[in-house]
Amino acid sequence: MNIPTPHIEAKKGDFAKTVLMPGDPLRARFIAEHYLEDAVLVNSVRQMSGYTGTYKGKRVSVMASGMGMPSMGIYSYELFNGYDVENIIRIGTAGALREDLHLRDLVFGIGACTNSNFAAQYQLPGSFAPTASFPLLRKAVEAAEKREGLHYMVGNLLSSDTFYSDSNLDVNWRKMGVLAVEMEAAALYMNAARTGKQALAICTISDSIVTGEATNSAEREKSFRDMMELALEIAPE
Ligand SMILES: O=P(O)(O)O[C@H]1O[C@H](CO)[C@@H](O)[C@H]1O
Ligand SMILES: O=c1cc[nH]c(=O)[nH]1
Repeated sequence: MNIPTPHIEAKKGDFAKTVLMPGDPLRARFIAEHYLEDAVLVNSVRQMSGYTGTYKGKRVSVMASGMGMPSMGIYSYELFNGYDVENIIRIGTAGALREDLHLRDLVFGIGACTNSNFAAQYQLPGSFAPTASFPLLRKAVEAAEKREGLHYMVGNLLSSDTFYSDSNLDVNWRKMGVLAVEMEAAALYMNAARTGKQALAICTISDSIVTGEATNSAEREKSFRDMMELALEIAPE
């Protein structure tokens, strides 16, 4: 695909092989400002901030995906197909669907169920199971094991088209063992599958659909930082 793309103004080579993708452009800026050395702004189209710098000597990029599968679908497609990006690690927030998942716990999405129609474009004679990159997932679990006091689970995410739902059907997914609900992982995993690239979604539990608890802003910053640091540590160069 030709670059610049309709949504990314960066030049060839501006992105590192690995891009960390939070939904929130301000979380992308926070990572660039707090963790990256010599961070350069490589995209600001639609204020979907993208930066490239180094973390402990390793070249890495961070760029926001926006919210929802259509937005993640656009950005991950353009990064994989236009900018030679090999790995995208989503670093997001998610709502717990189980009582044994607590605020600030991390979830590594080994798979991502979805209620979206994103997969219809592939015209498959059945349903597709979007899954994480095993090498990235294994690195994430190994890194999580080394972090003292970090609680995490590995399992299915639900990538939902709705944050506010009229029917509240998202909770039915917990009958199938789905751990938490967010809004982008399935699109990312499908774009990675289609291009033969690597993707992983790491989410911090920011609230619970079961208990109604939610983190406050100070707690969120600390727990977000665990997720950010873990993703930066495992990012392949
Ligand atoms: O915190 P981020 O990465 O944006 O992820 C979650 O938060 C947003 C909803 O508040 C959705 O994008 C959802 O997936
Ligand atoms: O998509 C999301 C993200 C956080 N919490 C939710 O309930 N849904």
